[in-house]
Amino acid sequence: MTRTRILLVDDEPGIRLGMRGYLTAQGFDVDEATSLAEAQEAFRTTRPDVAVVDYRLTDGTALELLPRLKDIDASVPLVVLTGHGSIELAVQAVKEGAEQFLTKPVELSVLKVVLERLVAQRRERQRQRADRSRTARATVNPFLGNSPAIRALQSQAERVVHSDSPVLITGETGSGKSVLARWLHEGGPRADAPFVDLNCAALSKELLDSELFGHEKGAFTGAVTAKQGLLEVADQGTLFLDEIGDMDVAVQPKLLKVLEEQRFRRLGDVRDRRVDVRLIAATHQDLGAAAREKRFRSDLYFRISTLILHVPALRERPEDIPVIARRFLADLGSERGRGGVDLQPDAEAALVRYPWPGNIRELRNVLERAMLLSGGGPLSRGDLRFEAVADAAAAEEDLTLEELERRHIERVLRRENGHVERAAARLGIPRSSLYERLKRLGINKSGFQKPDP
Ligand SMILES: Nc1ncnc2c1ncn2[C@@H]1O[C@H](COP(=O)(O)OP(=O)(O)OP(=O)(O)O)[C@@H](O)[C@H]1O
Repeated sequence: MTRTRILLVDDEPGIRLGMRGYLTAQGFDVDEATSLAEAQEAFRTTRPDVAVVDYRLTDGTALELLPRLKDIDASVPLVVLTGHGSIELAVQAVKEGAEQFLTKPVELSVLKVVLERLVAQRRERQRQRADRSRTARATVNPFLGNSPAIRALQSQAERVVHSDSPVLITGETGSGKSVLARWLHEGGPRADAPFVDLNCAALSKELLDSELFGHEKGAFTGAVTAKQGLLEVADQGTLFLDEIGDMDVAVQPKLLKVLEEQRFRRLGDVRDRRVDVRLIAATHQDLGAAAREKRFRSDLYFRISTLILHVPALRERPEDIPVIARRFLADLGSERGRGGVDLQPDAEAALVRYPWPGNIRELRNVLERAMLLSGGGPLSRGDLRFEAVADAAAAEEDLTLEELERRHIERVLRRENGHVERAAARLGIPRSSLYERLKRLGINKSGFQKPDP
């Protein structure tokens, strides 16, 4: 993790020198500015964790500077210093966005405590924002089972968990790539910082750009305020980019720059900002082939693929299925305030035989449904309702191409909660072409949107 960075804005060299010497000795990184103009420039480029601003500067006062700094990044706490301590000034400074007001001469040990408290509060706020943005559940053990394949994954993962290099997680859909990404974060040195996850397939180029890098006020129509990107939210923590194979090629060089230089630029900004994140990327595609065929930038591929962890498909480790199934049944039982439900031998055999194209996600869904529909005793083969799955597949063989297309689009829309952009990404077609098909087939997307809870 990088050290805490402080920006000191004061026009008196002696004061800067004293504060700088003390804070540096205390383990802070310190940048300095002497005027309003220099302060804005330094604030943008150095991305401080806190800015300490003297009230009176050669070209203006802190009251003029504070709103400008808040416009650049509202999440950075600001401390105002003044030799003319008065309640009115304090109230005004707080109105303009200062978190704290200190009177000169500043007791350096007090300044240190104030800075540490503000930094801790800011990190906590960022963590809360990151928690809201993530979709994964609480940390789960990604290595359930005893197969050689899962044991090998565990020992590889344990070797890279403390490293800071990017990791690429490969594996089929639903196999547990996100669960592994979160485990790597929670077990690594960045566990106290945010874990931010973003699905690249779910967003158009423009949205991905502004979600990831943030934007300045007025960067595009509708950008009425400046916005921090998820990259900034993940600062000092982990950024998990799911479905990285679907990242637009125009966005890829910007990500490469982040990895190589730890710098990026918000949309509409003219200067770079620093950022320190560990990247974990995941894909179900053959990214090496995509790079060879120029569908994915090979320089980015080489940068993110030094450490590859492959999550095995469930059907490649059938001996783990009973262990995972029993764990799910125990968890599902306790979630519902009931005891765990066991499996009858015929159910266990059926679970082991089934090929699980949707992997652990599908296994969990089948067991959840079986538990809801069963009377509460050990689950039988019938409770798993594999016939329903097999019947649906057989019935599809008799469908026309158009009917099959309709059913598939409806399935994907249902899965994506009626979200056309995400559904189009999953179907591998442009959004406009999905809209055309919805119109032609008479499908109403709003029928697939779940109401807000
Ligand atoms: N080891 C595990 N223990 C408990 N639940 C798991 C485990 N692995 C996966 N799951 C569950 O299975 C589902 C799919 O997992 P996850 O989202 O990690 O898969 P994925 O490979 O990232 O899928 P996708 O490719 O669709 O993004 C989730 O609901 C997750 O909680």
